[in-house]
Amino acid sequence: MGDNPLAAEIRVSDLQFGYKTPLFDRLNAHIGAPGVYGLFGRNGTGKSTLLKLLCGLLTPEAGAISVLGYTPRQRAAEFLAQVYLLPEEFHLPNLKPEALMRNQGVFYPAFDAALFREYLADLQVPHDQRFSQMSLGQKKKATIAFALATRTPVLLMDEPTNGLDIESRMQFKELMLRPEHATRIVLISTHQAHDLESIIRHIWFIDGGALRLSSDMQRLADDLAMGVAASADELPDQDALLYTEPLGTQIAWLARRDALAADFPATPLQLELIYKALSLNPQQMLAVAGERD
Ligand SMILES: Nc1ncnc2c1ncn2[C@@H]1O[C@H](COP(=O)(O)OP(=O)(O)OP(=O)(O)O)[C@@H](O)[C@H]1O
Repeated sequence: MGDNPLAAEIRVSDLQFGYKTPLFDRLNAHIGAPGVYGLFGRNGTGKSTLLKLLCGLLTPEAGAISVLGYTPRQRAAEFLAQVYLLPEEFHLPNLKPEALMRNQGVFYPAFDAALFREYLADLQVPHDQRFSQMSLGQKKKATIAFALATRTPVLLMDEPTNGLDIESRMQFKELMLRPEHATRIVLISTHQAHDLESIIRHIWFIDGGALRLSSDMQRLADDLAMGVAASADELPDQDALLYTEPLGTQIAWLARRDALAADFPATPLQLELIYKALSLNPQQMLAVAGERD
């Protein structure tokens, strides 16, 4: 057993890891409460690698990882029963969903068969077809339904909405908001920021081998303002602007809130704009919204 098993916590301390070349250089990260956390970063920054390290599929070169009080790489049976990784690329045995549940659901003590069936129905996955007869999107949705039905306290999802159509993406969001997931730590890697907008509580942004931003959405809302200007004349002052992009004939903008007038109205957060700004103007964005403590 870990020192403090089932503490709803993930802690990464001074993590070093690389394949042939270094990837993470003293990466530190912490999650101390249940909720949906978005893991963002450009291609190749190590999001999938971090998820694999968190569930013990890879071994840190140095530093420490603690998940629910366990050291993932030890792969203790009771740890593996509490953590589920939905990988980006997956292989399914040629079974029907019910058989998958009978074969693999047993590894997860809190697996809920009724919920699995419900999620499959919500996502319109044909329950009486073998996976070899399903489309890629249908298979992906079956794996999402399975991952959600495990009810593990920690759920790691790598690009779960990739390959899903618009309706399925909306259904995914609805499923994530269901109360049975409220007690889980759900860490989702994605480039589809818009898919997470309404469900996410906190964002992580990794770049250059470290976690550059770890912020709850409220703090981002305090630090940043965003909107759409009809023309360049209507944009906030240049020294407040952190990012702009054309939006038809208009201009979407993101600015530092402290450089705007004190009575500037609160603006809804647009995660996609924040992610673009972080990716394309990381230096200035992180100076405003990056780590402070
Ligand atoms: N098995 C492996 N062997 C060698 N290098 C690898 C391996 N897996 C990943 N890498 C490299 O490690 C880096 C991080 O890969 P990773 O898949 O974690 O990135 P990512 O942030 O998930 O990327 P993406 O957004 O493209 O999915 C990349 O440069 C990749 O080429």
